[in-house]
Amino acid sequence: MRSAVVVAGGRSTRFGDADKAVAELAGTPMIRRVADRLVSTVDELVVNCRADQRAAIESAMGDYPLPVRYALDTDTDEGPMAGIGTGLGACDGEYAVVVACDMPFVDSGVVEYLFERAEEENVDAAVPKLDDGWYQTTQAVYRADAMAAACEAALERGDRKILAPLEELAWVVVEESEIREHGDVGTFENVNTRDEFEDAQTRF
Ligand SMILES: Nc1nc2c(ncn2[C@@H]2O[C@H](COP(=O)(O)OP(=O)(O)OP(=O)(O)O)[C@@H](O)[C@H]2O)c(=O)[nH]1
Repeated sequence: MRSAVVVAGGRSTRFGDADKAVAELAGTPMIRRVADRLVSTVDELVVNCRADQRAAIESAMGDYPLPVRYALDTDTDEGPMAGIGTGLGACDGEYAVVVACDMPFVDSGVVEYLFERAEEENVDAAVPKLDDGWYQTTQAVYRADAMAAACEAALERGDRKILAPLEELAWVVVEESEIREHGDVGTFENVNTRDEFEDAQTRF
């Protein structure tokens, strides 16, 4: 069994007054667009968000075809890594893909490849690294229980860095060239501002 975690507990400060997770992107809430692209590769979906976001997100998820569960932040505003850990802690699958709620172009071919790398190499994570040097930890596959525990341990020692939990795990780096062989590198595009949102909207 495979799980997906959509991380949505951020404050969307660059976006303005609204929560970008549920903003209607070409007629469909952005989080729903992300979730829809994961249906073919996973068996269940976990949404990580704050309690005050839940009703709007539940309504955005509407008639989603897979089981959806909510992993609510107990401590809010602890950053993306805390959200990843909370979401992964609620997964039933051994492996889970984590995707940020603002990545509406997520490519199922890339997600499938990340699962295969993690499963076949029996590692705790498969994390893409682009040619610009950035690790894409908010679109990566993790062994759910190991990464959840590592996130908790990192937070306990006061380290909120996104790569901190990986220090104690066995993981593989997936290079941009390998990503390109399995899908579109635009999979990592994320929408932060209104301008980026308007621009993304024209591409659906
Ligand atoms: N649970 C949780 N998720 C977070 C937190 N901060 C960011 N995220 C999520 O991590 C992902 C990447 O974060 P950003 O793109 O910076 O989103 P954001 O923090 O809402 O936006 P800005 O306020 O504009 O930085 C998004 O899916 C966010 O929802 C947090 O404190 N807690």
